[in-house]
Amino acid sequence: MSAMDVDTNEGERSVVTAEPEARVTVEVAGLTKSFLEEGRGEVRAVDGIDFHCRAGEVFGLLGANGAGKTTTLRMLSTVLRPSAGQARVMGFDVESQGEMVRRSLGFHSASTALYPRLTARETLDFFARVNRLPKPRVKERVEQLIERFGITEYADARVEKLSSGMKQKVAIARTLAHDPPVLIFDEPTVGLDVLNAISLLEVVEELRAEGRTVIYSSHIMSEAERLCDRIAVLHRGRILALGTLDELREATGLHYLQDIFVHYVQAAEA
Ligand SMILES: Nc1ncnc2c1ncn2[C@@H]1O[C@H](COP(=O)(O)OP(=O)(O)OP(=O)(O)O)[C@@H](O)[C@H]1O
Repeated sequence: MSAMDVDTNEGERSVVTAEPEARVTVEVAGLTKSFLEEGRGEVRAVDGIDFHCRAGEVFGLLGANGAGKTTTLRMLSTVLRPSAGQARVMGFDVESQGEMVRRSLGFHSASTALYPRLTARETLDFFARVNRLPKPRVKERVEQLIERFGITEYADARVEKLSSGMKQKVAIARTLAHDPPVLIFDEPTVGLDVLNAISLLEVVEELRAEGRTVIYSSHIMSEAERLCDRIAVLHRGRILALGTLDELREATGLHYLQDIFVHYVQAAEA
């Protein structure tokens, strides 16, 4: 069974998250990226990582600055070509089937740019088309997102005129414009005030409940604790640990994710 809403005994709605047999949507094997940096020589930003994600799962990539999160996500979204290893999104190979990978995923980060002179409605229309949502579905999809994100009132105002909270909603809606089954959120709450950050986390929870896969990168422990079904601890381009929070607790004998994170990083440095 994949993620879905179910009726509980009390007749309330509750969310079932990914179960082990849910469809695998993202597969990463031996993925590596090296950069040549002046003065530092070859830097392995990502150093042979393996993981997979399932439908209806929020998969956390937890790491400090420079751990390799963004580089990993850029390879998954076909912005960067891997130096070695493979990655597949919805079965499509990031190197040889880039177009299909891009159709299958949406990428959001705190710095996701919007075109200031387009209106919110034009923005959604543009990104739905660029990411090849079938033409007959575009108009309906745009209106659906405008309603879902409560942007009706300012849907025809230029993005440059909007408040930062409104812009954030448009930016998230833009990421969903082509209705992708896989979403990447790369440190999305950086620079957001607490209310906007909370509403972003709620959107991620909704996306999971719809059965989508969300890969969520962060260095903020409380976010990962709240959101992620499984967490990969990334450090110097390597995955040091991977599991549910309960599994990581059991493996380390520690309760808080912050302590668990420090435990693994210190062991790797020792
Ligand atoms: N284009 C590039 N050229 C050279 N080195 C790079 C490039 N992009 C990233 N790096 C290096 O790769 C390493 C990993 O960077 P990356 O941005 O993936 O980390 P991150 O976990 O996303 O951290 P941050 O939160 O700081 O963005 C760092 O040492 C960084 O300096």
